Amino acid sequence: MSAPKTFEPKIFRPEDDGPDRPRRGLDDESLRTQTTIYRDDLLAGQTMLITGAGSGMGKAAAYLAARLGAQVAICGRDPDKLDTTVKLVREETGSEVLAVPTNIRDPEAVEALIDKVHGHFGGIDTIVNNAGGQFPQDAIDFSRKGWLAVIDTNLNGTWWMMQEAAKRWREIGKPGNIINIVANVERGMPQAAHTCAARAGVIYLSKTLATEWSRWNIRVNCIGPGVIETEGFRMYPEEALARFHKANPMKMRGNAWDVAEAIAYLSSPAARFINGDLLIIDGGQAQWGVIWPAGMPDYFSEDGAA
Ligand SMILES: CCCCCCC/C=C/C(=O)SCCNC(=O)CCNC(=O)[C@H](O)C(C)(C)COP(=O)(O)OP(=O)(O)OC[C@H]1O[C@@H](n2cnc3c(N)ncnc32)[C@H](O)[C@@H]1OP(=O)(O)O
Ligand SMILES: NC(=O)C1=CN([C@@H]2O[C@H](COP(=O)(O)OP(=O)(O)OC[C@H]3O[C@@H](n4cnc5c(N)ncnc54)[C@H](OP(=O)(O)O)[C@@H]3O)[C@@H](O)[C@H]2O)C=CC1
Repeated sequence: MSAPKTFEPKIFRPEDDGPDRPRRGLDDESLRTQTTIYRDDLLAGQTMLITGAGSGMGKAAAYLAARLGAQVAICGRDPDKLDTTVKLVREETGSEVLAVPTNIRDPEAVEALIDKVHGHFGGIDTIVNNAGGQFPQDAIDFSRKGWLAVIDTNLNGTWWMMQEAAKRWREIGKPGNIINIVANVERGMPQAAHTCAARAGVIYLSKTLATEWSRWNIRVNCIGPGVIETEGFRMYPEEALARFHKANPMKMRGNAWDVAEAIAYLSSPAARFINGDLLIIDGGQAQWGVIWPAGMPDYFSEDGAA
């Protein structure tokens, strides 16, 4: 038997960590060196299905879950991106991730995904609905197609995943755990009204299902990230990226590992009594600061037009 792999403590690469330098998140090299407080077998015996796991937070969550002993299945639309996660996990842990290219907007594809993961691993314990996204734009200029794309991905896609998983858990009489990655929308977010509408829908859907589905021992919780450096930042102009960290009182950006560790916690036995909740990971942005994903219009600057 080979010796267990050890991970050197390294959270940020200091040369990359200037607050004014827009980044694109943890690359594979950085992910490999992340440390965790959790014990190696925290998630042993669990099967987790993580959507949108070919990049960003989903990839970090898949990698951490595998490191903690879970059997992991992932989906996303782009098979090449999924392959990067499969390869990373294989190289670092020796485990095989099941990658199933799937568009979560397609309910039949989602049904097939749930079937496939159940068939492959014999069940699913935790579903992480992380796939999603939006584009930055003033709401008044949204095209109909753009509005529909964001609602269909973030609200409908997440719902198809939740419903298919829960139907299966009810049918086989097994408990389930759902973690929905949403966004920090408590005070709304200018230039992201479509995603605010969708994420608020997911949050209140989750709170409702947490009650309805508790009779089948299914828990439903959400995580609301603030500004988290990921590949998803490609959607935003440099002007907006340069201000993102100023939208919270800690004046920093989080990283995908911050969210991956919260996902691991909510997947663990330590979270067995947490249901219907929303865990915000945003450095205090919910209390202070405003994000302008498309760049702040002059009107809203302190010395802007009155
Ligand atoms: C939380 C809110 C903002 C906070 C910002 C701070 C932190 C960052 C948060 C993040 O969420 S980062 C992660 C972001 N990751 C992504 O957003 C990646 C995934 N995103 C997408 O895949 C798309 O944005 C999508 C719209 C959700 C998916 O749509 P689809 O695959 O159908 O894409 P398209 O065919 O490209 O577009 C459909 C339709 O949408 C309109 N549209 C798309 N992009 C733009 C844009 N940049 N500006 C204006 N309109 C856009 C457009 O009508 C498209 O139709 P066509 O015109 O192409 O026919
Ligand atoms: N980064 C941040 O600051 C914040 C992010 N969020 C949300 O967190 C989640 C993760 O984002 P992040 O890691 O930053 O960004 P990424 O863009 O890296 O990840 C989003 C993932 O979702 C997948 N995806 C998108 N649409 C679909 C679809 N229709 N079906 C299946 N998979 C899909 C993408 O893969 P593919 O293109 O291959 O399908 C991609 O891997 C997203 O929901 C995001 O909106 C919320 C708040 C802040």
